[in-house]
Amino acid sequence: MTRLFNDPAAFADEALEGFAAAHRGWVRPVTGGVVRAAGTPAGQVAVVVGGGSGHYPAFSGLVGRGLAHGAAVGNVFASPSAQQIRSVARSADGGAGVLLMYGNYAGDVLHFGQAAERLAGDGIEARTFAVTDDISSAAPEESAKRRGIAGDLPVFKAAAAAAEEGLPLDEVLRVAEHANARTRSFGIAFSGCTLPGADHPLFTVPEARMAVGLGIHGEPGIGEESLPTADEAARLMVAALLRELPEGVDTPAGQRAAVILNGLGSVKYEELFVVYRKVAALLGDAGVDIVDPEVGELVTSFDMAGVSLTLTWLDDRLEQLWRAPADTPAYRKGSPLAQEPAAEAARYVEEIDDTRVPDATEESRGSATHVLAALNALADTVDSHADELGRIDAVAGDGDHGIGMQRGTTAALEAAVRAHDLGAGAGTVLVHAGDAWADKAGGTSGALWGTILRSLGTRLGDQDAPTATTVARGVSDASDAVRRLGGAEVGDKTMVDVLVPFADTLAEAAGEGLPLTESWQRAAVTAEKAAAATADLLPRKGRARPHAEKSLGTPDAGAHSLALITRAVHGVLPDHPLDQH
Ligand SMILES: Nc1ncnc2c1ncn2[C@@H]1O[C@H](COP(=O)(O)OP(=O)(O)O)[C@@H](O)[C@H]1O
Ligand SMILES: O=C(COP(=O)(O)O)[C@@H](O)CO
Repeated sequence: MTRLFNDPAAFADEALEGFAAAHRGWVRPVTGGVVRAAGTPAGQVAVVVGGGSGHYPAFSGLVGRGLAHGAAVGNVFASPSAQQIRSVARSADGGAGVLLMYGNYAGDVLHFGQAAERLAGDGIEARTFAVTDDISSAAPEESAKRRGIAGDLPVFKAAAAAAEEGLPLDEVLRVAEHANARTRSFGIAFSGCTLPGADHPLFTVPEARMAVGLGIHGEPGIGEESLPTADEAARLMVAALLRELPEGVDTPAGQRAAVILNGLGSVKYEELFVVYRKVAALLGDAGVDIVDPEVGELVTSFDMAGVSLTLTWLDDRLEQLWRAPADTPAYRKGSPLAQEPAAEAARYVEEIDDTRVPDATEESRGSATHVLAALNALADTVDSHADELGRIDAVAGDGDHGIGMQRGTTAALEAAVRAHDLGAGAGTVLVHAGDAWADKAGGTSGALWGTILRSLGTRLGDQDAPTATTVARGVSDASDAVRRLGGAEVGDKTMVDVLVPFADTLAEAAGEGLPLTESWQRAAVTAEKAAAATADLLPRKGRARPHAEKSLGTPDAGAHSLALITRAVHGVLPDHPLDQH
């Protein structure tokens, strides 16, 4: 249970503010996260890590010498937005490029990827790297699909130590790849976390049972067993990791390994030590030489009761990087590093410029009023279904779909009202709304909905009043853009299963000459049926994929919210002037 909070929606920002105030010697707040107080030494590659809040000390607590140069911090369990990441990276850049590092989650992959592209546009070389250490989240032959959990730390640290040595960007990236290829984790849990403001945990484990193979967002495990003793828990985790040795490690005997026994939130340190006692003995029996073990909370999930074990199989180079000193708020190692004087670098502030809008015709400004009504209806329906969306998402995802959509629609509506007040046309109102959604919500749905509104707005433009045909084309553009960005196709159990038939039906009806309201009505019915039909699908993309069978019988959260939105928007579409062809 998270007991101490103010407005749940402000939790992540307030936590970051307090963290920065408590660690002024190490970090400096910038828009989107924190960077080292002393800045990045000139000519050094900057390692910028990041992810959602709720995982402290990941990610802000890992900023400091020998580790990250900056951290982009998203909302609770949602990736930071591309805009936040770009801002942190620009502040951290020391002139030698930036390596963006994160766990392998759909939202992180989308936003860090977009940030890298924008940084290239700013003239800053950037590379991305997603950590994939959790062996329970995909089979070995699909290891690139695995998510990142406590293995974040050794992989971030290896790359950052290489950057500290002055290596160039592509070599730092190669170190990250090498460390990741030799890092494996496995976790168990006894109860789920409760997000700030929620009145029930994301998941529960029956009394005297244990979930096996879970992640760091309360995703359900891949199996369930009787509650183990501490020694049995150690045996289970060690056995799982020794069964899957990385390439180049034929047998554990004679190997060296960095070992992390990670507490996920409410397992006490003494309990961890009891488990570690057996972990160390078992690894010793297997002939593994343990190097600088860590026992404690390194990547958490609020108050989740669980532990994970991580092994990084060391060679000489990785051992040198693992042993290198570090000095961050949450992770210190080796002899104290001389304090660097804090640089008074300019605090880089990157905000969307929403104070100016392009010229628009009277007609388009009139249509912008209808766009506002549609965004209002969208926000209302998301608000009234937020709990339901969270519940659906919790079945096989991380339970934050309702919260994320609320954050996005609220920001979108505010931006739309501002643009409208400045005299924007329909297209610009949608583009501003989309950018604000992506920036403020982060997460997978933030990136995708930002793209949807931006695509639609770009097609509508600010000159002519939208017609059924232009709206249908805009929705088709949005559907293509979402597929391009997220890489999902129909049948993968995502919002694409609704967006594609919705766009196709709308185009078909508009092509038959039906007015917009009728075309939309036909497409909304298709969307509702398509959303319901996702209940029978097995997920192949996104967070739900590792728990495929658990989601059978439940529709996809993003598909369901899209269908709700198409229905709500239909209710406010005008008969005129949008009905003209
Ligand atoms: N690759 C993808 N392409 C399109 N939609 C996706 C993709 N991955 C996930 N989704 C959609 O995103 C929804 C989850 O959104 P959100 O709650 O923001 O996710 P997360 O918490 O994983 O960032 C899913 O229900 C699904 O509809
Ligand atoms: O969950 C996180 C980010 O992934 P999403 O796909 O946006 O949910 C975050 O907590 C870990 O980075």
